[in-house]
Amino acid sequence: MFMLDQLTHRGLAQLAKQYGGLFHLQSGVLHMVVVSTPEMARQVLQVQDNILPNHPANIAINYLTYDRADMAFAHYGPFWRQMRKLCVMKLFKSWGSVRDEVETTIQALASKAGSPVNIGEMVFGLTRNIIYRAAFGLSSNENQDEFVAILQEFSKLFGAFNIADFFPFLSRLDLQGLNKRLVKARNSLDKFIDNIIDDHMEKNYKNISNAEENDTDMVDDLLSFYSERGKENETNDLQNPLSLTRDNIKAIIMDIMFGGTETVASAIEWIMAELMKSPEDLRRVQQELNEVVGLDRRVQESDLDKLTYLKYVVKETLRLHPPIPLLLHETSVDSEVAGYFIPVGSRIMVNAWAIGRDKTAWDDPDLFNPSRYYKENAADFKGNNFEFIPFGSGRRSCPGMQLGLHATELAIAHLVHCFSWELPNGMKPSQLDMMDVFGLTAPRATRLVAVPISRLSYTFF
Ligand code: HEM
Repeated sequence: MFMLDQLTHRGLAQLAKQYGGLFHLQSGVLHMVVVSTPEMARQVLQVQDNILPNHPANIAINYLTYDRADMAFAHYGPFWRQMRKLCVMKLFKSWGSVRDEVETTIQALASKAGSPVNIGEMVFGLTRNIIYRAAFGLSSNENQDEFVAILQEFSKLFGAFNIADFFPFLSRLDLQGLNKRLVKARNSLDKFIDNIIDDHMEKNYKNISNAEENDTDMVDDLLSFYSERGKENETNDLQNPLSLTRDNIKAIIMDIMFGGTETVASAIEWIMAELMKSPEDLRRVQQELNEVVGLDRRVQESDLDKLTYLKYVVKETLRLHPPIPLLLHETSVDSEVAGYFIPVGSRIMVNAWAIGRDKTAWDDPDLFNPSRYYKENAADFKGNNFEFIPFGSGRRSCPGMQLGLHATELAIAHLVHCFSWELPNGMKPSQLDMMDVFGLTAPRATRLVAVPISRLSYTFF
């Protein structure tokens, strides 16, 4: 019998194996297809891109994204296209906040050298700070706790099982009290971001004659597309999609907070865990850093392109631990996948986790082996090799890929250049727990704890 706990990347990979790579579930209220081989992913993401262009939403997502006023849940069409262009061109640039926040983390680690550090918590704090600062600017840092509480409640509500998603007529009864929580969460976000927007508008107004003012954050950038007309009419203006409403601004900020925080944190923590588990690979990365950077100065962004082995380590970790293990799409018309009729509105999941470990596509698929990318025409994750899709592929693939990779590579380069790392209490690399937990992302089941030991002749203070 089909069990709900099989709906994880591991459970679905097992089921797909039994059914030749494709698992198809059809019941009265649910029509779902899970594909788990590179060839099926190609069929779905490339060939059928035009019929699977949307991410499915539920009641919570509709409400918390102001009725899909964001990018990630906007239906494919002119509004989504404009939002995506805006995000890629204006917002997802290489933010200075990455450099500054990595530096703050390294300084904090240096003061703890010799003692065990919870890497998972540290890295999550790092990515949250990067994105918070990029979105709101430096001066808003003191309100971070309030915003994190809002994010956490949003996250719980996104993931909550709501019976009204399956039986809409029950929504008005609010049997689980979820409607009340949704309204409260959205009111908190409204209040929080409205204050920030008002502060920014006032600041920008005062600085209007200051030509040297170029220290903008994401809210500043978004405000340059904000229209008073949109404010009155609060709808997505398709005639002029670049006139944003406050709802659009709030919803985009939430996309970026959700899209960019846990994904990058999960990648960095997994990379550190794989390196702790494989001291020989850690040694090779450090050797490369010795050659490219040396021990008398710190890593700079311009060094990253020369750190080939470090990039292979990042790739290999994303293959084994894609931060988003299941890509969730929705058909916009009736269609067919591998001979199955799929009606409009069905869920199609692509199991990126299983595909990265596919035996027909990868030699020794469960082995962590960064050297596999040395060969010519090695698979890459830019979206054309369907055996390697941690960022997805096609028009709904990740628009934050460059930024996510930049933050990941810069953080790892500094962490392993500045410090040697040991496991606490004499733990052996083979004893490290490498299990994950399933959710929207698949982070480590147990947080990584390790001891940093300074290794530079350069002093931090
Ligand atoms: C290692 C880091 C990251 C990974 C592995 C990752 C992975 C992904 C994946 C797999 C998707 C969905 C693809 C699909 O459904 O087919 C996605 C979408 C998205 N990501 Fe990322 N991501 C990362 C970093 C980021 C960052 C840093 C941001 C923003 C600053 C971001 C923003 C988004 C957004 C807004 C979408 C939705 C795009 C749309 O629907 O058009 N991601 N990401």
